Amino acid sequence: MTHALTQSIWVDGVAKKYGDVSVVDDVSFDVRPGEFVSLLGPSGCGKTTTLRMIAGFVMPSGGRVLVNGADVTYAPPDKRNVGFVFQNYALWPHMTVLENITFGLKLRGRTSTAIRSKADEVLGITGLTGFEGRLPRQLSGGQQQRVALARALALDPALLLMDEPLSNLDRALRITMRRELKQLQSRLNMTTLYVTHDQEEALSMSDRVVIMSGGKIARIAKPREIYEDPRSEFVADFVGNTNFFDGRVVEVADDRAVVQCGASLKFAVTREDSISVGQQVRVLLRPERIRVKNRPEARENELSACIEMIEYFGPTIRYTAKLQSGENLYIETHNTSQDHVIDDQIWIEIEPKHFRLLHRNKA
Ligand SMILES: Nc1ncnc2c1ncn2[C@@H]1O[C@H](COP(=O)(O)OP(=O)(O)OP(=O)(O)O)[C@@H](O)[C@H]1O
Repeated sequence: MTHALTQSIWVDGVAKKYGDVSVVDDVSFDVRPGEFVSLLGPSGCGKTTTLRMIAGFVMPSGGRVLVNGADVTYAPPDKRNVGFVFQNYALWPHMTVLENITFGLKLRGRTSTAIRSKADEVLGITGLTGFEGRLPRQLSGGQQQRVALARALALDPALLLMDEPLSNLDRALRITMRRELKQLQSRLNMTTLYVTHDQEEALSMSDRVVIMSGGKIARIAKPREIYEDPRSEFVADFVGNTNFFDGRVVEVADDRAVVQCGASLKFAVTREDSISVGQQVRVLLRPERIRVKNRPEARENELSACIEMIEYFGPTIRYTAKLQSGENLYIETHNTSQDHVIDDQIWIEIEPKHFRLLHRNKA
């Protein structure tokens, strides 16, 4: 079945308006053969509407949808050869697992031998062999989600579209299913577009992530690029935690620049080409890039801070600290053996390469 699934999607300037309200605005991206792409964004940003326009459940107000080069913008859903897995599974409650999986094949008039053989194949792929006779209510959430996936795969779709397929599962099962889904997707080389508002899911499963905000695309990049170099305040804030400081560039040298972020707070940052003295910038700093130490070592970007809050997560600890200059700072550390308490005075150090700058006048 691999051959039929290695297809591509091209979404070209797609828009959706309800009355005067624009909910998706000039959205363009592609999903290449065999690629796993996530649409990630906060609630209401237009992810589901975009996915449904690709599936054919919602008609676009503008733009085009191409599947494997063919314009399917106005084609009905059953003519697009696209598999869809919904958040709530949408299984038929009165049908057994086997009936749920084979229903679409029967509608398409396949022979009973072909139906049984395809059912056996997808039951095997999704680990449901032996569950054929059960009704959906006799299955766990994870098993129901697998039936929904098996039902979509049974029709040999060109592409798989999934809308928050794991969000109804508890955290432990979500993580297991995330891995299973990803392994299956890689093994079958399925071209997949996956809607989620869960950044961990998007970062861990995707080849590329499309971040949406207010109906528009905020960024398209590989997970690591999105996290390491978010390029906008929205992306930095939505994906992971970030410390923000407003400042002005006061010095530019060969490989360094100095940003003044308050009367007594200065950071030496790795120089970017576009930077010049006097520029207003927003400085971004990921909390886990901050090194915590107990004593000063007279190093660059070394500051003293006072711990105001401690959150213990097991593998990591998050400190909320106040810098001597008055700014608050989030710090995350894997060094959970450090036994700090509230009001402890600590020293922190940040390597210049860990700062990211946004140009405030351009933002
Ligand atoms: N049929 C409709 N009529 C009017 N407005 C709609 C309709 N469907 C969706 N919307 C609006 O379009 C916007 C985008 O909705 P959409 O479901 O695409 O967002 P989403 O990013 O998938 O959100 P969530 O993560 O909450 O599902 C929302 O403001 C929603 O209220």
